[in-house]
Amino acid sequence: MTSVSPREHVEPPLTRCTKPRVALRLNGVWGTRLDWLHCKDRRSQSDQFRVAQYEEFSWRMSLSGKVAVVTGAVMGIGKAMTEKLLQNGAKVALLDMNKTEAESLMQTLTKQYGQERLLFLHCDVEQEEQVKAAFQKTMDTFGGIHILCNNAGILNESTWEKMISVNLVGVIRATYLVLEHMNKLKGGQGGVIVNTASLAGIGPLVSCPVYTASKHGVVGFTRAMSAASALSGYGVRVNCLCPGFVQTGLFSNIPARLGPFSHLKDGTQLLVEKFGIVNMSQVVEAFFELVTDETKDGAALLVFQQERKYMPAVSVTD
Ligand SMILES: NC(=O)C1=CN([C@@H]2O[C@H](COP(=O)(O)OP(=O)(O)OC[C@H]3O[C@@H](n4cnc5c(N)ncnc54)[C@H](O)[C@@H]3O)[C@@H](O)[C@H]2O)C=CC1
Ligand SMILES: CCCCCC(=O)CC\C=C/C=C/C=C/[C@@H](O)[C@@H](O)CCCC(=O)O
Repeated sequence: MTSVSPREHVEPPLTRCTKPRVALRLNGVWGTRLDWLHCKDRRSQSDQFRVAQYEEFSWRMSLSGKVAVVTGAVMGIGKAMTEKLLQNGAKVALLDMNKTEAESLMQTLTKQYGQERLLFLHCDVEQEEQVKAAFQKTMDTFGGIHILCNNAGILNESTWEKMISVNLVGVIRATYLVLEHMNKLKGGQGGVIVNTASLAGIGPLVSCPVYTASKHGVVGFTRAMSAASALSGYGVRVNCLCPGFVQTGLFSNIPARLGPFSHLKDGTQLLVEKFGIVNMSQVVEAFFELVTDETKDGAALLVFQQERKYMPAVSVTD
């Protein structure tokens, strides 16, 4: 049977019939959920082939049976990551500090995916005991952790120590704590960690020097942690996602976030106009590639408005 490459998307024929033999809920890989009746006795041979092809492709790519943890899960990029993971069959623990937004989102997601695949845990990534408890609760509830999305982050150059604490120290903390459960040398099943960095983790965002430092730290930590995991035999891949400007709460009221560099707001606006705004769907597709492509380890995936590309690792001996 011809295998379907991940980038081809085979739509099955929407076969309707009077005697449904099996009702299948197939989660499309690209986030479109297809409920359709699978009726073997009415399909043509070519339809049967295409459906079988789609079935194989879907189940092969599905995250069913996988458990994901997303930090900063209830808004913006984290919310989009959560929805993508759920659309592809994963169970998801949503960690966030915003209980109000979480309540509303959990109501919506529960209606769509059922409560058995969802868990919200109030958690501040700055607090070791809260992160530790959240991971343990996830283990107790779902029986494992296979995917960690270190996504929680803030932008405010006035509170730069806090920004480092959330954006960088929080990523390191959650990584080390999840390895207690994910690391094959500790009885874990292995898995993948995706850290949300930024284009500012690759090039300087002049009006945000400490935000830039925090994101450069995430990229460096990702690459080093990936190598350490591979050399140690942890069975855990570590990648980072580096989006450009994305329309979220963090990307609002920028001048107020620049602190001592608010006089540079015009230059930042020029950069926004130069780079444009990245659609959330592009961010999420890039994220999903880092989660599912097992050849990606130590990768930094840059997401621009029109393309995405991997940043080659720089060696000091090049
Ligand atoms: N919006 C953008 O242009 C870009 C954002 N990023 C990064 O993407 C990540 C997500 O940001 P957005 O979705 O844009 O922001 P957002 O403000 O829409 O969402 C951030 C989420 O993280 C949560 N959060 C904040 N501090 C937390 C903490 N200490 N513990 C737990 N949760 C916490 C917030 O409650 C919120 O739900 C951040 O790491 C950010 O630096 C990267 C590139 C571009
Ligand atoms: C100020 C809002 C920040 C929103 C949060 C982000 O992480 C957005 C980051 C998006 C883009 C960052 C771009 C950084 C660009 C620098 O590398 C710059 O030095 C590149 C120069 C571009 C050019 O002029 O050719």
